[in-house]
Amino acid sequence: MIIFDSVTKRFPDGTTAVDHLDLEIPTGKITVLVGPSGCGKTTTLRMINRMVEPTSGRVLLDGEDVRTVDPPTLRRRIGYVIQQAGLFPHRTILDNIATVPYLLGWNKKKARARAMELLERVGLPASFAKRYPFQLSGGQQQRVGVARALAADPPVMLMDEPFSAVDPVVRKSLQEEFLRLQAELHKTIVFVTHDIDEAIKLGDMIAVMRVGGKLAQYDPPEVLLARPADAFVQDFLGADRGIRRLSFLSASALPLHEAPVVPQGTALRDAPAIAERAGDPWLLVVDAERRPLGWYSVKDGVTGDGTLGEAALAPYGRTFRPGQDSLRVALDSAVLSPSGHAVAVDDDGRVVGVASQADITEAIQALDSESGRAGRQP
Ligand SMILES: Nc1ncnc2c1ncn2[C@@H]1O[C@H](COP(=O)(O)OP(=O)(O)OP(=O)(O)O)[C@@H](O)[C@H]1O
Repeated sequence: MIIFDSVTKRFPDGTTAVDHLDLEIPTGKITVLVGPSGCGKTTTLRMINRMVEPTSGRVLLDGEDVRTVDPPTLRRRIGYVIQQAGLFPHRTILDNIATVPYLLGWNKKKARARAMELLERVGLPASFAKRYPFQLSGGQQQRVGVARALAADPPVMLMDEPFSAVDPVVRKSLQEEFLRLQAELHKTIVFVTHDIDEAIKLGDMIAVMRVGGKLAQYDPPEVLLARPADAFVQDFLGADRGIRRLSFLSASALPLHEAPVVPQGTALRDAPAIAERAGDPWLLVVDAERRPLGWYSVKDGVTGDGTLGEAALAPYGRTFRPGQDSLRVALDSAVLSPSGHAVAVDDDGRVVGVASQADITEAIQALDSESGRAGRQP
């Protein structure tokens, strides 16, 4: 765990970059520092590896005041990744990745073997080993930067806007690879960004800072979205907060209705009575394996002798899996469905029931009252 204990940083010109910061950064998780330009994120990050020394207060790494550890020893335990990778232009990719192992006195063979392993781990081909940084795209260089920081297997990684110099598509794939890598490695990561969407996507914990170096709120993303501490945080979170927070709520609590689900062999003439019993004009027609075929509406009256399987059906659209998907997926399924109902399926795509938009609204309200007032404010 990394602890900031009432840490203040005032620069010689009088600028207070960080002001009495208290923060507990959990081991093995991603903690994101986010906030507008100049709010003290980078300064905070650099006080962990002593690139910046606090004016007052203490930074503790696993209980040890970092000021009692000499910087080279400290930095061996702490990987550091910066924007635009910061690679050495005249060294090959392999030697760039092996930088820290070389400094640690590993023999060349072992250092290079480790670098090759990491090259693969961050999704780059072995053939890149001999290239120079200028022969790689921005996104590829950024991956090398991550590999270099991981080379000595430090338990802590500091990442300062590592993905912000690449285009949005590359950025998205770097973020996804980064999350995959972290799921294997469980490093203690402190990640700086000014992009709230990136913070919400990556952070297990998010520290929102305001200009003047003060902590505005420190919470997991779902709590931040549900209960912003004040108008500044609310404003910083931006529009769609309500929709975005649904991504963190599981769809497993939704009540699923069976009554409107009917087999394809059902006679058309029986449809109105079934709809009446179900209390819904829309029936979801399923095949023999319970896979969805489409929606049938009795609203405009029913004519003909065939079965529902032979009738013209409206597309069932997007489905959701209650165990795996979020309420956001369920809501999207309901909004896109002609019936206004979301179709729930199991892992084999078989229908397990349907949920209405009203069910989704109720589930959100129930989760809200369950979670109570857990939001923390410093
Ligand atoms: N060496 C320095 N001397 C004086 N002031 C500094 C120094 N370094 C940073 N600052 C000031 O401290 C404040 C915090 O800077 P910092 O770089 O930590 O912010 P940041 O949140 O990382 O900003 P950005 O998102 O723009 O990178 C800013 O007002 C900045 O101008």
